[in-house]
Parts: sequence; structure tokens; C-alpha cells
Amino acid sequence: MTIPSDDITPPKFDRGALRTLLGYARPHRTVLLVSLVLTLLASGAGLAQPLVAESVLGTLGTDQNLTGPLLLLSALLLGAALLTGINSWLQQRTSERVVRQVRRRLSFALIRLRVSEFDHRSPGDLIARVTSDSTVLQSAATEGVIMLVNGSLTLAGSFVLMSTLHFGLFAATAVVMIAVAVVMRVVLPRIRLASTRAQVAVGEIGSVLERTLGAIRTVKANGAEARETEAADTAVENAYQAGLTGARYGAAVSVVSGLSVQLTFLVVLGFGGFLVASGALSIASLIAFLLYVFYLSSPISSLTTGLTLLQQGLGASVRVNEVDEMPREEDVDLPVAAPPVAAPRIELREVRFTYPGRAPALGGVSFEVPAGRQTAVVGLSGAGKSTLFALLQRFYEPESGTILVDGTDIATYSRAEVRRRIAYVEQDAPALDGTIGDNLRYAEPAAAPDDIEQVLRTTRLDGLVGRLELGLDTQVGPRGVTLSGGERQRLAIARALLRKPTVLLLDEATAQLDARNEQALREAIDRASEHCTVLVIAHRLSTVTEAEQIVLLENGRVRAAGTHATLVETDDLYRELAITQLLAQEEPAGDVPAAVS
Ligand SMILES: Nc1ncnc2c1ncn2[C@@H]1O[C@H](COP(=O)(O)OP(=O)(O)OP(=O)(O)O)[C@@H](O)[C@H]1O
Repeated sequence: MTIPSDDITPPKFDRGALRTLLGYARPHRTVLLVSLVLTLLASGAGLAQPLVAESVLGTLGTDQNLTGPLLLLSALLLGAALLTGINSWLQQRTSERVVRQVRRRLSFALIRLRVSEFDHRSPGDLIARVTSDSTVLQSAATEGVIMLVNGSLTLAGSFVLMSTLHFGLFAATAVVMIAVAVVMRVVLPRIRLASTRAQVAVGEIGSVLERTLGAIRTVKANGAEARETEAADTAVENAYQAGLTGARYGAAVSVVSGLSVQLTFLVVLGFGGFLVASGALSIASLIAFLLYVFYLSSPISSLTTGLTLLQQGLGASVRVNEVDEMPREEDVDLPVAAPPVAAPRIELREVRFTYPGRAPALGGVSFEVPAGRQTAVVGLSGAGKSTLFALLQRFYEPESGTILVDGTDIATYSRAEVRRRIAYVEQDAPALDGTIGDNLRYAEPAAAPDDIEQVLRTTRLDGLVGRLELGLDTQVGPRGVTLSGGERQRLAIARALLRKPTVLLLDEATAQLDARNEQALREAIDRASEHCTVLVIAHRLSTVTEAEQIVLLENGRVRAAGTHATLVETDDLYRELAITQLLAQEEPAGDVPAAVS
């Protein structure tokens, strides 16, 4: 959601946003109703005070006993204070519950957003919606609504009582109030606009910082601290300016609501004084009316604050709603049956896929991955290899064509099922903040210690873990920053192997390993592929020369497929790749070139 800074047109009233806002209050309607009743009682107690005061004043100079009315007045004051306290607790608790509900819902939604959403959305802004916008919503959906209803009802009650005291004075009061309402109608939408801008700017701060802190080493290595600080400052300044505009309008609201009472007081004093002088009104009634006029300040401020909170909440509600409307993977929570133990055959038929606004990444890819074998996918950078894996994980859906696992289209499986069947080690293999053990057991929390030891040995992580003082309980830091690139890769592979998968997708899995560890890992993958269909993407052909099948992708199409030996002989591009990686000689001699590792 972007609101251009030069757009000064206040947004139109958004019924959908209001409905959503009230929707957050709905589950708490009973407590809110109780709170409203308490508020009204407190306000009623306040409202009755001038009447009681009038009767106290009326008895002055007479021989009537003052004790009763004074006691009543004290009880009203005490009762009102007590009700206000209880009420404040109820409202605060409800607003905390509202914000909890919003944050839970948003967190749930964000974690399930489609991968494609993260291609164009900033995680920083998304996080700000959970942390910051929800707070704005919190006050609007509870305090705001109650203040609005309470303010309106109390104001209406005051008007009724005032009109019965003296209709002429009430009419004068009403004229001032109508003028106030007109001013508010102009100011309130601007408060909403300013509040929305402030929230958008807070989201920008989140985006800038997330971008910078997520790549802090690159930022420092490039000496970009000053530039990034400037970017953060711009976002902070935008938030400040929007906040200032909001504060200006907020101040205008309080001036108007304060002036409205003072103005009414002057009008009533002038007109009422004239009525008293002409004998048309008693002095006690004028004083009571004036007390009502002062009492109006409370419902007026309640009403204006309620309306202000509501306007701010409406802006936040739009940003929160947007998250609800972003496309989600709805099927990741479905129960998953244990996958079959036999390694399946995978077949791609005319698979096409295009990222929005790009040339086709896959332009009709067809090949077969035999069950329980290793197939390697190779090709120049940008050929579409990772995209193929993304489709196999159902991160994206093919435009056309099908991907079959043992003859069944994976589109007919839930995503939960596809991902349970197909283990995937992504290209950068990030580790999650937590311990090495947490990372290993990430997909298999109940993994047996023996199995953990086994995968550690397989991936040669046993040495590392053995040397660490805390062993598996060693923290890896955010994104696994305290591990080396190769260790992170092996950890990711160990995590995948711990699930005992029947299909294993390794994207550049061995790129960061040294020759010794690469060899060990090759053996591990070889062992895994005894029970597993393995599909591996490799830039270094040395890691795939032994694969039963190598598929060479070029510009999103299968250019050739076969063994290393046949491809070196039959395909120019493959031979070129092999030569540059010292895996073939300049002239194909028919001999199988020796692998370097
Ligand atoms: N999320 C994305 N949004 C838009 N375009 C993308 C996205 N991911 C990849 N691409 C584009 O799609 C094409 C294929 O990319 P892909 O990552 O599949 O290639 P690759 O063969 O895996 O490359 P590499 O070996 O360099 O990882 C490239 O042109 C790339 O720029």
C-alpha cells in the first residue's frame, strides 16, 4: 500500500475497513457491552451530579436538611470513579486481546503466504503490519468504539436533559454543536490519511532496516553505512512528518472540542443571563444548565477521541486487510499420510513457467527421472534449473504441463503432501536461528538420536559437532551466520536426509564443499539414492559425472539428456562446459573424460 506524499485528498470512507475493524471487536462484544454499560453508568452518575447540585443549591437559604443531597452527591462521585477504574481494566484487557488476535492472525497468514508474494514484498513492511499496525487497530477496535458509543449516548442524554431544562438555551447549544460537527467532518478524514501515511512510513523503516541488517556484511564491505543510514533517515522523517500532520489535526480536534464548550458557555451565559434578568428563568436552572454545558466537555472529548481513534484504526485496518487478501497456501496444514517407502519415478511433461514480467523461465520441459536413480540437471546460469525445483516443491504452479510422481500429477496432492514426499535442499541452504540440533530436527522433531548420529556421520558433521563444547546444543546464530558456508550446506543436507526421503532435490548442494567433503557427500548421496530418487542441480560437473542421467537445460528447454560420456560426445554446449571444468579434452576422442574430484 503506497500513499504518495503529495496526495492530499482525504480517503473516502471505507465501509469494508469499518466492518473489519468492528469484526475485531465482535468476539469481545459481551465484555465491550458490559464496559459500555459501566461507562454509561459512570457517565449517568456524572450527569446526575448537576441535578443533585441544583437541588443542593435550591435548598440553600431554606431550612431543609443538606445531608441527604450531599451524601448522594458523594456517592455519585465515588461510584463514578470506581466504575471508571473497573471499566478501564476491562477495556485494556479487551484491547490486549484484540491485538493478540490480530497478531496471531497476521502471523499465521504471513507464514503461509505464497512464495511468489515474497518476490515483490518486503518482509520488513509485512512485519510492521503485525507489530505496529496491530497496535493502532487495538485502541480503535475497543476504546475507540466504546468512546464513540458512550460519547454519542451521553451527549444525546445531555441534550435531552438540557432541552427539558430550557429549550431555548438548548437550541443555542445545538447551533454551536452543529458547527463543531461540520469542522470535524473536514478534519477527521485527514487524520485517517495522516495516520495511514505514518503507518506506511513505519513499514518503510522496517523494509529499509530489514534490507540493511539482512545483508549487513555486504553493507559494511561496501562502506554503505552512510547511504543506508540516509535511507533509514528518509523513512524515519516520513513517519515523523506524517505523525506531525496527524498531531496537528489532533490538536485542531482538541481545540475545536474545547472551544465548543467555551463558546456554548458564552452563548448560554449571555442568553441565559438575559432570561434570568427578564424573570423567564431561575438562577438555579441557569446554573444547572451551565453545569451541563461544562459537563458536555466529557462526552464531546470522548466522541472526538473515539472518532480520531477510529479514523486511525481504519487506516491500519486497510493495511491489515491487505495481508488477509494476499494469496496463501491454504493446504499446508492438511494432515499428511506417511509417504510410500519406495522411491518414485518422476516425470515432467511439457512444463512451462514464466515469472511475472519476465521471459519464460521454462518453455516446455519434458524428461523422466527414473525411480531410485540419480539424475543431474545442469546448464548455464539462468537456464531454469532452480525454477524447475521450485515447481517440484509447488512454490509456483506451472503455467501448463504436468509434473507426475509415480504417474500422479503433483497438483492433485496438497502442498503439505508434496513437501513431505520430496525433501529439498535449497541453493543458499540457510540455517535457522537456534541450535544445530534444532536445525537438524526441524522437519523431524521426533528423530531418534541414532538417526541423528547417522546423518551427522553421513554429512561429515560429526567432527564439527564433536569439537564443539555444547555439541548439538551450539547456537548457529541468525541465518546460521556462525557456521561456514560448507557447514551450512551439510547441515541442510543432513536435515533433509533425517526425514529418510524417497525423493531428494539438491540445489547446488555441493557447491561450497571442499574436495574431501564433496567426495564424502557424494558417497552419502549415493547411499541415499539406494532408497531414494535423487535430482541434483550442479554447476560443477565433477559432482555429476557419475549420475545415471544428466539433463542439460538451455534457456528453459531441455537441450540434451544422457550420461556424461554421451553428452561430451554429442553435445557442443555440454562439451564446452566439461572442457572449461577440465572434465574433457578439446577434441572428443570417444574416451570418457576423468573426473577431477
Ligand atoms: N523469483 C523470480 N522472479 C522473477 N524471475 C526469476 C525469479 N527467479 C528466477 N528468475 C529468472 O528466471 C530465470 C531462471 O532462473 P533460475 O534461478 O531457475 O536459473 P538457474 O538455472 O537455477 O540459474 P543459476 O544456476 O544461476 O542458479 C532467470 O532468468 C532468472 O532471472
